[in-house]
Amino acid sequence: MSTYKLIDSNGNGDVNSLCSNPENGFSNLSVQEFLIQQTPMQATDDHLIEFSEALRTVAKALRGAAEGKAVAQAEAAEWKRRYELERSKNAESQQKEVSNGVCSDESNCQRMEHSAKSPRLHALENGNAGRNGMESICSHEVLQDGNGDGNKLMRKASFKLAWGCKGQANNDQHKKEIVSFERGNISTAERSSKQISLTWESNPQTVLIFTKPNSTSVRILSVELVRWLRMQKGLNIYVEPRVKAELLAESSSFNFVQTWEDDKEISRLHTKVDLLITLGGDGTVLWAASMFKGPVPPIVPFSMGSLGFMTPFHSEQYRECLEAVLRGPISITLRHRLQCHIIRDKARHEYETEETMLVLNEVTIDRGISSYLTNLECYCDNSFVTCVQGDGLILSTTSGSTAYSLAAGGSMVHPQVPGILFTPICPHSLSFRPLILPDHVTVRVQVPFNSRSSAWVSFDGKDRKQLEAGDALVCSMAPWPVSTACQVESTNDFLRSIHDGLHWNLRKIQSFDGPRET
Ligand SMILES: NC(=O)c1ccc[n+]([C@@H]2O[C@H](COP(=O)([O-])OP(=O)(O)OC[C@H]3O[C@@H](n4cnc5c(N)ncnc54)[C@H](O)[C@@H]3O)[C@@H](O)[C@H]2O)c1
Ligand SMILES: Nc1ncnc2c1ncn2[C@@H]1O[C@H](COP(=O)(O)OP(=O)(O)OP(=O)(O)O)[C@@H](O)[C@H]1O
Repeated sequence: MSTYKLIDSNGNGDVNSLCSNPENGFSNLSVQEFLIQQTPMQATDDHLIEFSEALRTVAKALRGAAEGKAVAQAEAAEWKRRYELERSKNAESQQKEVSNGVCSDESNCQRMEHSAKSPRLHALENGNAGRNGMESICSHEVLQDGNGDGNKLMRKASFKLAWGCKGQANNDQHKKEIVSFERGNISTAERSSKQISLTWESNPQTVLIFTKPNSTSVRILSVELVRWLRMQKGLNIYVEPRVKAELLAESSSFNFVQTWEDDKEISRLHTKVDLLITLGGDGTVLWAASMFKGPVPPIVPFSMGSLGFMTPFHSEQYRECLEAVLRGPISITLRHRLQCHIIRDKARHEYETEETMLVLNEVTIDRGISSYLTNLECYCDNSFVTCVQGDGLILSTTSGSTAYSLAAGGSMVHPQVPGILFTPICPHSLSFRPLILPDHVTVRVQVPFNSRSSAWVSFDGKDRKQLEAGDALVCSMAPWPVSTACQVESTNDFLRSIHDGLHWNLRKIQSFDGPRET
């Protein structure tokens, strides 16, 4: 067995570490002594020096790795702490929402009719659910007008949602469990995504209309629509301040139209409005949804743009369509949204994070005007996913799967499938395929401390914000989906939109004559 003595970088021998080799007779000599005594053996000297240098390099690398690990562990601990902070904050706010509004049985619902200040969709655990054999959730509330006059009571229309087609009863006995495991056999009793229909239980009274700006055809239609809804249907009408000004410029008789003045009033709109109507393209639906940072009333989207994935209704037929919607029941698509927080490295010790952003399509993290590759570290529930090196990353809802994510090579997914699409933008890698993650995960995208450049985040293509090194975006499924009315039903509308909007898989049919398999 060989023994060696190691020499430090100053040439000092470490007399304690000896290596022995009885065969060559060097057993009791330190390397230094050996070197002194054996100066003529130049080749051996060179070898030993080389060897000691190699060992020094290895030691340095090991020290570096240990330091890196310690930093990573400290960082992971810090992120865990922040996650927990975020999670408890979310749980707290959800708890507040629930205690403000959820009614678990009819008597509770009725009790809340006199107390609730903000509307919610309510799960009916029994009673109503058994009425027609369908799972249903309902909204039953009477809301106090928040104008501050304290006298006027505004009744918000009550409706119920049912799992089944167009309100038709499903004869199968309703089972609450999604997964049952009777006698150890696991089976799925319920599908998570089903066609949902909305049935009004009291008449809708208030609608809010959003219109695409700078469009003459939209302006003309909005004048006509507001008049019809007021004169023929007797509804209260809200519009954006810009639209109110446009209507008043048209005629002072539009002074019945209501609007809002500040963000506080916007935040209370969902407690007053039964139905949203959009006149425009998909961008107008995104705009309308973005106004609601919490629950969103059902949307009836009229197509007045060029594409219209989320706008199935033809504006020429607005009367027939709105008659049907106001009468109900209607099929709806329940579109999930993502909630996103930016966590700044500079503010890592602060409890408050920046405002939560809700997106209906996607949140994008890209390189902005930088010409460098983005370098984004991605984690899913604290497990490392990958490092994105390319132009950026799209975290998309399934509704957004036909928008930017599609353009970046992501799959098209039915909007009612719950999940988060993880789609890279121009990754500089041959093997980076898009992922679809389940709806319960939290995704964190972080700009590493040693990143060459910052990154940019945008929410449904808007509100760009810069992410500096050390900053992160945390994203999870929001508890407030957006329900959009269907022309036929969710799946039919989705397939129509990919056929008509994208000409999906359009190909000339092959002729029947020609070679055949024998
Ligand atoms: N390369 C791209 O395809 C690309 C680039 C940037 C943004 N976008 C998309 O534009 C959206 C913003 O829309 P906008 O109207 O405010 O901007 P916009 O006016 O630039 O329109 C973008 C286009 O995307 C379409 N679109 C929007 N949402 C869609 C959806 N869910 N399914 C299919 N098509 C959809 C719109 O109809 C429109 O034709 C972003 O959320 C993003 O998805 C796409
Ligand atoms: N009420 C609104 N206020 C401000 N901006 C709006 C409003 N409605 C829509 N927008 C913005 O106007 C832009 C265009 O809207 P939209 O996509 O609805 O129309 P479009 O571009 O004609 O439709 P398409 O893309 O299908 O042709 C979008 O960026 C959207 O965010």
